[in-house]
Amino acid sequence: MLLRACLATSRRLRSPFGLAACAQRHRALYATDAIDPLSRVRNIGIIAHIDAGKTTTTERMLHYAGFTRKIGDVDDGDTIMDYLPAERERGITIQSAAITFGWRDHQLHLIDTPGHVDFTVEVERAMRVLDGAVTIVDAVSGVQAQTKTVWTQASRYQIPRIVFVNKMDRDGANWKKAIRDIETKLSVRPLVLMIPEYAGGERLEGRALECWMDVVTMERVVFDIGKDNSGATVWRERWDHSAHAIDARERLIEALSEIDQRTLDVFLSDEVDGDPTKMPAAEISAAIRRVTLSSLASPVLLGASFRNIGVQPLLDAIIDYLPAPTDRPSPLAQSPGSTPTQLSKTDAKDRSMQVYLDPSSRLVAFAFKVIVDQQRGPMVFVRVYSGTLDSRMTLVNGTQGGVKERATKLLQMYADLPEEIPSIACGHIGVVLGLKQTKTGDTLLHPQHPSLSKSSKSSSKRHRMIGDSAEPSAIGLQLHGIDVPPPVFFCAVEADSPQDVRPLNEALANMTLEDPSLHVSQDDETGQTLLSGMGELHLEVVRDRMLKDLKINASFGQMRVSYREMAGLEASTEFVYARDIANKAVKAAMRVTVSPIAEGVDSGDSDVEVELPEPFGTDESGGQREAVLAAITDGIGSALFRGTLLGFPVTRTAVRVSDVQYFGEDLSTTAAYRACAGQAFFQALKLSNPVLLEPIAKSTILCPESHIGSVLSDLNGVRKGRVLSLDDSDAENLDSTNATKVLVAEVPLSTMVGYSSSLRSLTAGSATFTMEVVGFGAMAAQQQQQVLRESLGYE
Ligand SMILES: Nc1nc2c(ncn2[C@@H]2O[C@H](COP(=O)(O)OP(=O)(O)OP(=O)(O)O)[C@@H](O)[C@H]2O)c(=O)[nH]1
Repeated sequence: MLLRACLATSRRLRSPFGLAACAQRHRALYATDAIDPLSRVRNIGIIAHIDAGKTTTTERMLHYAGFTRKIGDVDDGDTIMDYLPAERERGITIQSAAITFGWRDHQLHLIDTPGHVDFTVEVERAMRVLDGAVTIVDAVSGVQAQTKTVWTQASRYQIPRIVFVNKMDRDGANWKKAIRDIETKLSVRPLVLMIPEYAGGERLEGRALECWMDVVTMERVVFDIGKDNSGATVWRERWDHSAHAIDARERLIEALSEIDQRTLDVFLSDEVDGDPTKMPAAEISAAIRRVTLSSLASPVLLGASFRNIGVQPLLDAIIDYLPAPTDRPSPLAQSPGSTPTQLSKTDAKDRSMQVYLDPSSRLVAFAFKVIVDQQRGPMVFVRVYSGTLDSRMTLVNGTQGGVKERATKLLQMYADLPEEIPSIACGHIGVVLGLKQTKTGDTLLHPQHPSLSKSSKSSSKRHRMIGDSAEPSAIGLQLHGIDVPPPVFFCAVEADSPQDVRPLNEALANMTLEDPSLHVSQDDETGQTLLSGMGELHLEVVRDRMLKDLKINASFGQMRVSYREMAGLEASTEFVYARDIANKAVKAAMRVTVSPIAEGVDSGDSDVEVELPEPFGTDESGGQREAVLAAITDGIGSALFRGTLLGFPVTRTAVRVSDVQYFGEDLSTTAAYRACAGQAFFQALKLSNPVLLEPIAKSTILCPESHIGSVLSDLNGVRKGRVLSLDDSDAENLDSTNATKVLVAEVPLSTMVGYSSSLRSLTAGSATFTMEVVGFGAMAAQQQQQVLRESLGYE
C-alpha cells in the first residue's frame, strides 16, 4: 500500500533480488496458502499508440522488479519483450509478449502489446484475458489516434485503466495539456496522483526531472538517476506542503468526491473539515481503487521511462488500483448456437453454464494465443477462469466439438524464456504444451464439467440427418471468443520449386494458427495461393518472417487491397439440386432472392441479412425440418465468402429464402440443402449485376506547415482523398515559424499502397501518418471495370 510508504519519514527503496532469486521468491510466495493468492495476482496489459514507450516502460519494470540485471533498450535492439528478429530489426512490437514477475509480494502477468494498427488483433486477444491495463500517453503528442482505438477496445471489455504520461523529458512535453486530452479525447475523469515538484511542471530536466510530489501520501519522491543507478533507487521524504501540491491534492479529492459519496462524507467530516492536507491518505487511496475498478475514473501518473523516472510508482499503482481476478465480473459465457455477445436468459438460469472464478470448481480455461515452436510444437497460451489446470490433465475442447486433448507440460513464460510449472491456478495465465487441435478463441473444459453432459445430449439430437456437417459444432460452456477484423490487403505467394511447396504450406498453416488475422485462400481460376491480412506492414512482416527466419523459398506477389462484393439489384432464382451423394440419390429445391442493402460506408463483413422461411411440412419430423433450415443457413453462410465477380466476400446484401421443397426423409439430406442453398445464392447474385466495394481508410497525417500544400495536393489528386479536417496540432510546438498541422482524410485504401515512402519524399521525412480502415464504399462504374480488367489479367 502507498499508505505504508507514507508512514516512514524518509526511506530508501532498493530493488532487492536478481533473476533467479526473483523466480524463487515467486514460488515460495505462491506455494503458501497463508494469504488469498488470487487477491495478489494482477493480469495487466500495456496499451498505446505506436512509439509511446510501452516496451521501454516494461523493460524498466522488469529491471526494478529484479528480473533483469541490465535494462533492455529498444534502440539497441536488446529488449526482453521484443525478442523476434523482425521486432528488433524494426524497433517495433509486432506480437504481444507475456511475462511474469513480482512486485511488493504480488504476482504480475504482464502483456506488452503492439501499437501499430496492423497488429490490432494482438491487442484484442490480450484485452480478452486481462483484468486491467496501463495506457501510455506521450507527453508531447498527447492522446493519439491509436491510443483512442485501444482505449475503446479496453472499454468494450470494461477493463479498468491507469494512464502513464511518458516522455516528460522531451522538448515540448506538456503534462497539463496531456491531462486535458485524456479528459476530452478519452472521456474519462483523470485522477492526477503525482506532479513535478516545481510549479511550472512542463518540460523537465536536471533536478526538476528527479523530484516529484506524491499527491496521495504527501511525500516528496526522489529518483536517483545517477549514471550507475538506472533509477533503481527511490527516496520518499515528507514534503513541505507547497501551495501547488496542496492545490493538486484538493483537485484530486474534489474529483473523487464527485463520483464517490464516501470521499465527500469524510472530506466534510469534523476531523477533516474540508482541509485537503488533513484527508487521510488511506481514504484517498481506497477511493481511487473504488472509482478505478468501476471505470468511472483513471489514475494518471507522470514520468520519463527512458530516463528511469516514474516507473516504480506506476508499479505501485498497478498493485494498489488495478483489479485482482476476483475484482472482475465473471466472463461472459455463451451456449452453443447463441450469440456470442450475451448470456441468454436460459443460460443465466442454468448453473452449468456459469463461470465461477473459483479454484475449487471444474476447470474452465480460454486459449487466447498459439505460437508454433519448432521444438515444442504448438504452445497454447491460456487464462484459467475456474479450477486448476494440472500438467498431464485431459481437457475437452468444447469449441472444437468436444475433442479431447492432453496437456503434456505447462510453462510460465518470461517473454521467450519458459519455466516448467506443475499447474496453472485459477486467475492465472500460462502456456500448455501437447494440444494439437486447440486454436485461438477456444474454450477448454474439465472432462466432467457439468455443461458437457447436458450439451452432448442435445447435440446428438441435432445430428440425426444423413450427410450432416463435418465441421465441429461447439459443445458445453463457451467463453466469448475473439473478434478479428476482416482482412483488407492480400498478395499471392508461390513456392519457388516443387520441393518448396511442402515447407511453404506447413509454414502457412503454422502462421495462420498463430495469427487469426492472417488468412490463406486459393484463387479457383489461377490456382494461386493468396495471403490476406490487416495491412501492408502486416503482410511485409509475414513475408520477412517466412523468407528470413523460416528460410522458405517462395515468391510474393504485389500487395493489393481486398475488395468486397454486393448485390447490384434485386434478383431471384429457383434452383433444383438433384445428385447422387455416396451412391444415394438426394434432392433439394428452393427460391433465393438477393437485394442490396442501403448505400454508405459500412464497417466490414457483418452486413448481410438472411431471411429464412418458417419451418414447413407436417410436424411429424420437426427435428429434421429444423436441420434443413440450419443446412440452408450454413450453405448461404459459406457462399457469402466468395462473390461472383472476383471471389471477394459478399457484404451489404439481403438474402431471402422461400419455397423450400421437402422430398421426404429418403431424398432430403442436409448436404443436399446446403449445396442447393449455396448454388442458388451464387446464381441469384450473378443475376443481380453485383458491384465491387473498396476499403476506405481514415488517415491522420501530422505534417509541418511548410509541407502541407504538397501533401494536400497529393491527397486530393492521385489518391482521390476527401479531407475531413485540417487543424493546428495542439501538441506544444517550439518552432512557431513552422507549426505542425493535423490533417484527417478519408481515402480509398488502394491509392495508399506504398504511402509511407511517398510521404517521406514529399515532406523530407518530416511527416508521420496513421491509417485505419473504416469500412467499404462503392466505386465509380468505370473504376470497377478497370479493377476487374486488371484483376482478371486483361491489362
Ligand atoms: N525522450 C524519451 N524517449 C523515450 C521515452 N520512452 C521511450 N522513448 C523512446 O521512444 C521510442 C519508442 O519507444 P518504445 O518503447 O519502442 O515504444 P512502444 O510504444 O513500445 O512502440 P511499439 O511497440 O512499436 O508501438 C524509442 O526510441 C524510445 O527510446 C522517454 O521517456 N523519453
